[in-house]
Amino acid sequence: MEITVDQMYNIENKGHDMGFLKKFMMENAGAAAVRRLLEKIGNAESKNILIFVGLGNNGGDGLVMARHLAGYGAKVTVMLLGSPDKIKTEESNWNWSILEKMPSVKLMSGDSLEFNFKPDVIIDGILGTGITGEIREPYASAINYINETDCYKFAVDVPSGLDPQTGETANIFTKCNMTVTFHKMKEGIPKRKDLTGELYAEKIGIPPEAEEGIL
Ligand SMILES: NC(=O)C1=CN([C@@H]2O[C@H](COP(=O)(O)OP(=O)(O)OC[C@H]3O[C@@H](n4cnc5c(N)ncnc54)[C@H](OP(=O)(O)O)[C@@H]3O)[C@@H](O)[C@H]2O)[C@@H](O)CC1
Ligand SMILES: [K+]
Repeated sequence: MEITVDQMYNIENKGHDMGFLKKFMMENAGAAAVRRLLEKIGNAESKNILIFVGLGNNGGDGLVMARHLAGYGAKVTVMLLGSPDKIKTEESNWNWSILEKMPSVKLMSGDSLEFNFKPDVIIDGILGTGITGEIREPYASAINYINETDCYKFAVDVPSGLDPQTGETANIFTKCNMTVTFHKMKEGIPKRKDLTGELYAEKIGIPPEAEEGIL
């Protein structure tokens, strides 16, 4: 079953109000995404994984993935597309502050896209269901970098620049090898399998009762 982005936000908010906090949803989303990624690339040990994260909760999912991948021995670099004080949500901030205590994960922020390694995997945690309009900097440069780099590419929730509701693309968008969306498939995502690559919808523990009156 496919649902709308509005329904997703309503379900998320109802789950949060029931006490299944967005912070828990984010944790389960990141963990499920890592499971699918590792199923594909096998051993993460000493693999160079570059994670681009936006300032919203799509980025938050990417921050959770960073922590889990470090636990599997990957060499993780997080590129925050903005300054840490501009991170939008409590649940995303929470995950950033954990990473700040983890020397095993390299944290970068700002807009220089200079890296001293070739990534084996790039994770696109730039934009998800909160996308609005044409892509602004520094997200645009990050999307171009991802498209120009030859490696395995994984999209958190939806390839950035693809509208998960309409299936339309903004002026630029990532083309990925795998996409993991959360809770249920959103209507627009399956329209562009050429951008999503292998596509999965993973449950993240939201109580089914959170859908009552919405689906
Ligand atoms: N639903 C669920 O159950 C769960 C959802 N989860 C995750 O949350 C994600 C939704 O998070 P979200 O609402 O924070 O929006 P998100 O996609 O991060 O983008 C907002 C940021 O992007 C920016 N921005 C927007 N458009 C832009 C543009 N054109 N060009 C440049 N920037 C642009 C915007 O900036 P602003 O417009 O505010 O200035 C803001 O900073 C969802 O995709 C999933 O991954 C999981 O945690 C699990 C549970
Ligand atoms: K994304």
